[in-house]
Amino acid sequence: MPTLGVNIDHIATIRQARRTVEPDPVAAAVLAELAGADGITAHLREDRRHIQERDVRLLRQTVRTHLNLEMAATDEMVGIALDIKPDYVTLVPEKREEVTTEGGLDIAGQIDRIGQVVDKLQSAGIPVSLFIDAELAQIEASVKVQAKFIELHTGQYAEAKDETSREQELALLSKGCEQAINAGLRVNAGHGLTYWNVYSLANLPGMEELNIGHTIVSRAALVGMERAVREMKLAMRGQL
Ligand SMILES: CC(=O)[C@@H](O)[C@H](O)COP(=O)(O)O
Ligand SMILES: NCC(=O)COP(=O)(O)O
Repeated sequence: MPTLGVNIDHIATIRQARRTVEPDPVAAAVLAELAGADGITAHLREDRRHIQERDVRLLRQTVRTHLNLEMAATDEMVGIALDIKPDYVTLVPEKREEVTTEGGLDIAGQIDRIGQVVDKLQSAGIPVSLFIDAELAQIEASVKVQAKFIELHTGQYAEAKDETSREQELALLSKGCEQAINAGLRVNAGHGLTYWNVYSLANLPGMEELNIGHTIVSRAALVGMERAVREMKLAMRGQL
């Protein structure tokens, strides 16, 4: 059974709606860990639409499980990661105009750049995960740049319009997971997972961690963070 990384971006989305101080994503991370989160994920975006640098610095001091910093492969973000030293970094694509992440990072098309960033971070003792689509070319490129992990982008699985499409996307993720593990990579997954679609992902052999945020924060807005996290752990085991 994979571990659960709780992404607290959208606690900060609520705060930034008024540019105020509440709700605090740092407090949300404490509650998530008390409820059984195995890790905390935060996406420090270039446009700072939700998580702020202050949040990441405080999370570094308060997270007791492990801190996964999601970030673009920019010099600015590399500098911040080297200073704060999260437990691991996940490199993700970013477009200012996107509502949310729209796909995996293209490693194959920018091997040299991503390789430099991976080397700089891993030389400083920060393991790197690459957020990619379940495509062999991207998996092979992730091996080439010597990343420790990949995180399979589950958006197309999550957004599938019918059961047939969902099964097809799950089969692609399953094959990608197997290919990655056979290539020596550790495998996480995330994006768009919910209480209703998480079970199949959680049962892919070799899946190490699921990073889940929006659905947990959505439920937490109604029933509280601790119950939302506990229920996600149950949903991953098919017990909800
Ligand atoms: C990479 C990914 O799928 C998410 O973790 C990412 O954080 C999405 O960005 P928003 O949280 O800004 O939607
Ligand atoms: N990398 C995926 C993540 O951290 C959370 O994505 P979502 O559950 O908010 O879509």
